[in-house]
Order: sequence, then structure tokens, then C-alpha cells
Amino acid sequence: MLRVENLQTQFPTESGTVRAVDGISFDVYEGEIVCLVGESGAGKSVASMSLLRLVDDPGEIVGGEIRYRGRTIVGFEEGPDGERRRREDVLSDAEMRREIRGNEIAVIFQDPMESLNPVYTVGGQLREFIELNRDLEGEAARREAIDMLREVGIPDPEQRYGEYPHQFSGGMRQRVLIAMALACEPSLIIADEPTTALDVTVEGQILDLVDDLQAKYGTSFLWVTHDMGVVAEVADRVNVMYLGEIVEQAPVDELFYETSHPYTEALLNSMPRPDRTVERLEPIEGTMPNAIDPPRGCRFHPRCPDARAVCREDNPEAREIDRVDGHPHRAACVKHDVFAADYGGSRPLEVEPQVTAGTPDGSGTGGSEVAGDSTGDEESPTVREDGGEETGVDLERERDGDDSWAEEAADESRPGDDERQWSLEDGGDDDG
Ligand SMILES: Nc1ncnc2c1ncn2[C@@H]1O[C@H](COP(=O)(O)OP(=O)(O)OP(=O)(O)O)[C@@H](O)[C@H]1O
Ligand code: NI
Repeated sequence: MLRVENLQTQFPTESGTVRAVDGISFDVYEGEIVCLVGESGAGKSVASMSLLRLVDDPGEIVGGEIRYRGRTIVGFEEGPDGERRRREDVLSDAEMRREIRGNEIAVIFQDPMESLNPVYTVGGQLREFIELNRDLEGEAARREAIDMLREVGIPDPEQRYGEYPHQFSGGMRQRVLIAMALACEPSLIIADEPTTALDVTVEGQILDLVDDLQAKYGTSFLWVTHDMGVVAEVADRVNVMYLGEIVEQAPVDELFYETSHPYTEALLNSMPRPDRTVERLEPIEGTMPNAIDPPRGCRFHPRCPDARAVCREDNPEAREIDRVDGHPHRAACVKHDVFAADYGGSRPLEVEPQVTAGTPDGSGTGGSEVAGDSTGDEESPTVREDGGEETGVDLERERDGDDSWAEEAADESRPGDDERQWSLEDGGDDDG
């Protein structure tokens, strides 16, 4: 349905060019929920907005191709003077507005208050939206709006129709946005952290709702999140982003059980897992550098516990390391056989304590690495020996002699954000 190839989106700024999305490729098939996951600043939102050609100023899509059901959203070719120019078959702005946005590809954002107008009733807005986008008017549109509110689980929809956004709770507002996204019967919904602002119980209800609607309408989702717990609940396939690149891509179970990139591993180790017992959670060391002057070699190597000398030189593209149910498992890490790099023969790098490199005005991100080198190895503690004593989240729990995490999780009502449980099992109604 959607094919993204080598997409590049950049922001020219005073301190340099921000390579927010730097050559990513992924597909979305009919009826799938595909996740983009990664830390803040990885480029998830810029990537997803690029699909609709809605990149904030001064951002620009500078390379790659996006195809949607046989139509070209982004495409470049070389002009007569070697310049890069838009291909002829690329949809015009008017076609994007008329034919793609809303009725083919809809978006749900994190903050419903930004998408809902506070001075109009919820029902009125939904109805107007339906009138604008579908062949329905007046009473028919009103009835459709009420049906949609009911569909997304708003109780007393006839009555709530006449209420204002501030009279709805956060979760209810997010349901309204889902109703709006669904109202045009799009084939693909881009959801950018739509549950991040909600408490965990409400988030769980919204994720269940999305699962139900997805099953009923067959809508595909591109789901943006920083939360591996959400990934576990909704994703069919996952793309892990780090600093503008996709470092690992796999079907969800494969990603969790055959994790092949140290960054994915680190994301997973920083979360509670029902299928593993760990002494404590390991926060990921350091911060993600900025996207103006990314580290040489593998972009993750300054923070990577598995980094070797070769990782300073090679920035591996994601290569297929396995295939599961017809879908690729790709990882961009030279640890794997498919890379010619001599990882095994390469000297391990110690993980250096990070200086904060995430500031846009930081004078290049090689800084931490160079500083680390000059202090010598003996002053560079490794993550495992030294890190985390103070920062680690203690995960030791009382176990009541039962080895099943799933059951244990079921005994607890959803705990606070930091300790939420999640389960990889299909079928939703698992961990309460
Ligand atoms: N308007 C802009 N001008 C300059 N840089 C920008 C702009 N918008 C985004 N960026 C940069 O692009 C990079 C990717 O940002 P993006 O918002 O896509 O990250 P994200 O993965 O969605 O993070 P988050 O989880 O915080 O939403 C960041 O380095 C960010 O600073
Ligand atoms: Ni974002």
C-alpha cells in the first residue's frame, strides 16, 4: 500500500543542516499496523509528516521516493543540468489535498485540543468534517457523526454530540479524533503518539479500541511512539529509528525475541518485560546526539555496549538478516554475518561517559568520542560495571512462586507509568 524508499528530509538552520530523516525505507501493507519507534528526536514525526508532504518550515524533502497505491507522493529525477527535480508523475499539491489527505491517509495527533476547536461543539465539528469530506449533508451527516461517536465508544452519543471539547476527558477527546480520522474511511491512519498524554488505563482502552476498529475496517496504521510497551500491544511490524535512520526492522515478535540491533536491545532493556526477569532496568547511557553532525561510523556507536573499533568506521545500511512470514528482518549492525566487516576481529570500544551532545548548538558530536579517547581507556567505565547504580530502576519483585509473568501481571491492576506491564500475546485482553 505504501512504499517509502531512501526518504531524506532536512531542515536548514543557522547551526547547520538538520538531517532529521536520513535515508529511511519501509513498507506498509493493507491492514497492517506498522510502528515507528525511537527516542525523542529520532525523526519519527518528521518521517510520518513527510508521507503527507506536511513538513514544517523550513524543512524539505530532499531525496527518496514515496509511493502510495500506485501514486507518487514523492519522487525525484535528474534534470538536464544534473539538478535534482520533482518527477512528472508526482502528485500536485491540489491532488494531495483533494485525493490523499483525509480521505486516503488521515492523521491523529498527540494533543486533541490542537485539533479540536474549543468554541464549537464536538458533534458540530465532526458533522462539518463529514459534510466536507463525504457525500452526506444535514440530518444524514448528523446521524453519521453520532454513529461515529458511538463507534469509538463515547457513551450517550446523542447527548455528548452537543457538548464542547472541554467537557470531554482527554481519553474521550482522543476517541473523538479517532472518530474524525475514521469518518472519511481512510485506508491508512498515521497516529503520532496519540496516547502519550493519557494515563495508562485510558491508553490501554484506546489501544484496544484501535485494535477493534482495525479489525473491523481493515484500516492500516502507521503508529509513532517512543514506548516499546505500546509497540508490543499494537504493532504487526516495527521500524526502530535512531538519529534519522531505521536501525532495525522486523515483525513484532521477531523484533522482541530475535533482537538484532544493540539500540533495540537497549530500548527493550529500559522497559519492564513480562518474558524476562532482570535485576534492574538499564537506562540507555547518554543522550542521542543531534542530527546536524551525526557521529561518524555507526551513529549509535558512542552509546553502544557492543561497539568495536570497526563501528567507528562503518555506518552499515540495514541488511536483511532473516525472513519471517515473507517479511524481512533487517538490522544495521555489523555484528551480523551478512556484513563483510570484521566485527569479531575488531577491538571492543568501551562506552564512554557521555557529554550532553543533544544541543543544537553543540559544536559537533564527535566531541564526546574525542574527549573519551584522549582520557584513555582506564577512565572510561563500561556501562555494566559502573553505570546505573544510581539511575537504574529497581525491578526486583516479590514473586509468589509462580513463574508466569502474565499471571503475575494480571494480579496487579495497571501500576504507574514506570512499572507498566505489557504482554506480547495476541488477543488483547491480557494484562488488565
Ligand atoms: N521545524 C524544525 N526546525 C528544525 N529542526 C527540526 C524541526 N522539526 C524537527 N526538527 C528536528 O528534526 C529531528 C527529528 O525530529 P522529530 O520531531 O521527527 O523527532 P521525533 O522522533 O518525532 O521525536 P519526539 O518523540 O520528541 O516527537 C530533531 O533533531 C528535531 O530537532
Ligand atoms: Ni514526534
